[in-house]
Amino acid sequence: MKITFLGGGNMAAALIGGMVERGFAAGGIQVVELGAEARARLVERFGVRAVASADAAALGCEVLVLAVKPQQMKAALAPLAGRLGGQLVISIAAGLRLADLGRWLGAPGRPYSRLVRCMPNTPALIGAGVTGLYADPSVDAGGREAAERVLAAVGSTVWAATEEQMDAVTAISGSGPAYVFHFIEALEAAGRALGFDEAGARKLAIETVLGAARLAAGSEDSPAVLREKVTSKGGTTAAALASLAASGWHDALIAAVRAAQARGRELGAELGKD
Ligand SMILES: NC(=O)C1=CN([C@@H]2O[C@H](COP(=O)(O)OP(=O)(O)OC[C@H]3O[C@@H](n4cnc5c(N)ncnc54)[C@H](OP(=O)(O)O)[C@@H]3O)[C@@H](O)[C@H]2O)C=CC1
Ligand SMILES: O=C(O)[C@@H]1CCC=N1
Repeated sequence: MKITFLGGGNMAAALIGGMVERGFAAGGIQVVELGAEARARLVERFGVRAVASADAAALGCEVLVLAVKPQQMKAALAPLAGRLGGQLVISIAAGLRLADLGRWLGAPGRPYSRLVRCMPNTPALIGAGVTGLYADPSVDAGGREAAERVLAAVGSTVWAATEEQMDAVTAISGSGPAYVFHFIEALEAAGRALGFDEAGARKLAIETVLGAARLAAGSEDSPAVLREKVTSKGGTTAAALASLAASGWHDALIAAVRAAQARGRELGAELGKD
C-alpha cells in the first residue's frame, strides 16, 4: 500500500515510526512537509521520501493521511482541491469535521467524500497506540478496512458510532497520554520530595504505571477491583486515596476530559466556518 502523509510533525512521525518498525515498507511511504529540517529528520530516521509540496508522485498513493494542525488544514488542502482521484483520505486532525474536509478537498460543488476521521495517539510509535475511527457513510467496506489496516499496524482500533464521538475519543485517548505523562511527572516529583534522586524517582514512577497498566490490561478484574486489592484496610494506600479523594482529583480528571472534548467541538465549529 502506498501512503502519503500531509504534515510530518509529531503524530505523523509516531505513525510512520510505528509502521516502519512493524514491517511497513519505508519505500511506500511519502511525506509532504513544509519544514526542511523536519523533512531531513524523517528521511534520516525512517528512510521515507519527503517533499515540500504535493507532487504527482506524492499524490500517486492509495491512502493520504492529513496530519497537519487543525488550524493549518484549510491552507494545506487548498493546493490539493479537486486533484484527488479516489484516494482514501484519513484525517487525524482534532475537531475538524468530515463535511468541512470534504468541502476543502473537493472541486467546487463536488465535495470529496472518500474520507475517514481517525484519532490515534503517540504510543503508536511503539505499536501501543489506540485509534478511534469514523468513516463518511459513503466509504465502502474496502475503504474502512484499508483505514483500519493502517491504524491497526500501530496499535488497537475502535470504531465510533457517530462522528460526534470522535471529539470524545480525542479527549480520552488522543490527549490521554499527556494526562498519564503528567501523572508520572507528579509521582516522580513525589519521589524526589521523599529523597530519591531523579533516576530512582523516575524509575519507580514509570515502572509503577507500566506494571499497573499491563496488569489492568491482562486481568479479568476491573480497575476498581485491582485498586481494592492494593488497598489494605487501615493501611498506606487507604491514606493516600483518602487524600486524593479530598482533593477532588477524580472529578477534576473528568472535567479535564470534558474540557478537551469541548475544545475539539469548538475547533471544528470555528475552523469549519471558513
Ligand atoms: N500530537 C498528538 O499526540 C496527536 C495529534 N493529532 C493530530 O495530528 C495533527 C498533527 O499534530 P502534531 O503532529 O502534534 O503537529 P505538528 O505541528 O508536530 O505537525 C504538523 C506538521 O505539519 C507541517 N505543516 C504545516 N502546514 C503544512 C502544509 N501546508 N503542508 C505540509 N506540511 C505542513 C508543520 O510544519 P510547521 O511546524 O512549520 O507548521 C508540522 O511539521 C493535528 O491535527 C492533531 O490534532 C492527533 C492525535 C494525537
Ligand atoms: O492537543 C491536541 O490538540 C492534539 C489532539 C490530540 C492530541 N494532541
